[in-house]
Amino acid sequence: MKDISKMRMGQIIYANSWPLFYQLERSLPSTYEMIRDIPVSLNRMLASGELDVSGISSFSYGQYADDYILLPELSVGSVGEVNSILLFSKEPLEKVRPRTVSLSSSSATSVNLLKIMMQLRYDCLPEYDVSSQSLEQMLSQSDAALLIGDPAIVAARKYKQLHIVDLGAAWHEWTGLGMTYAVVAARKQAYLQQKPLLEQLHEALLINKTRNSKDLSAIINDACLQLGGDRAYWTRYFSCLQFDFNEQLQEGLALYYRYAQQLGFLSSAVPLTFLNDKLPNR
Ligand SMILES: C=C(O[C@@H]1C=C(C(=O)O)C=C[C@H]1O)C(=O)O
Repeated sequence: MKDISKMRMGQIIYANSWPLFYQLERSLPSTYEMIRDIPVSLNRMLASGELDVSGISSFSYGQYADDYILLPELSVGSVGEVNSILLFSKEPLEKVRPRTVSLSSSSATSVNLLKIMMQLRYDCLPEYDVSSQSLEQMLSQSDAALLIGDPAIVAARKYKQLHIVDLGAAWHEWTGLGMTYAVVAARKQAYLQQKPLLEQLHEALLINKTRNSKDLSAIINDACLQLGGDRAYWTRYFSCLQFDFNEQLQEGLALYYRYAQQLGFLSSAVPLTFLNDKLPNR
C-alpha cells in the first residue's frame, strides 16, 4: 500500500530545468524523495503512479490531463529561441525538405512540436524514426535529426557545419507565441490524499525558483563544469528561458495542444487545471 506520509518527486536532469530544481532538497525535509531522470522516463513514472509529482514534458500533461493537476507559476518555456531543442540537417530546411527524420528518444513535447511544424508550417510529411544514437549516426541514416536538452547543446557546439533550426525560435516566428516545453504536474490522487505535502512542495519550488533566478552563478558554474561552454554562453542560455508559466506561455501551449489534437497526436482537448483551481473556498 502507498505510504502517504512520503511524497516522491521527479526532477528533469537537463540544464534547462535547473533553475526550478537546483538544490531544492536543501529547503525540504526527508519526507520528499527526489528522483532525477530524462523527461520520457519521468513522464512514464508519473503516469504509472511511481511518482506523485514531477517535472514532465508538457505533451505528457496533455495525454493525462484528467489524472493530473498543474503546479502554478512553474514551467520551462521560451518566447523565441530555446537553444536546446534543435533540428540538425545536412541541407537547409527552407530549401530542401527532409524525407526522413531521426527523433530524440528522450523527448515528448519537442517530438510532437516538430511533427506539428513539419506538417502545418513546412507542408512536409517525412518518415520518422526514434533513436538514442549519436547525432552522427542519426544523420547517417536520416536527412535530419532532432536532439533536445544537454545532448543538443553539446552537438551544436561540435557540428558547426550542419544547418540548425531552433524549434523555439521557429514556433515563435510562425505563431507569434511562446512555447512551454515542461510543466510541473501532480497526480490528482496525491492532491486528494497528500494536499499539505503538495502545498509545502509547491511553496518550496516557488522560493527555489526565485532564489536560483536571482543568482544563477552556482548553476552556471556547474553547467560549465558538466557540459562545457563558458559563462557567457550559459548566461545567455538561461536568459532565453522562462520559468513562470505566464499567460503568454499558456496561450502558446494551448495552441500547441489544439494542433496536436487536430493532427491526432492527442485524443481530446486539454484543460489547464491548476492546484489553486482545486482548492475549496475559491
Ligand atoms: C528545452 C528543453 O525542454 C525539455 C523538453 C522536453 C520535451 O521535449 O519533452 C521535456 C522537458 C524539457 O526539459 C530541453 O530539455 O532542452
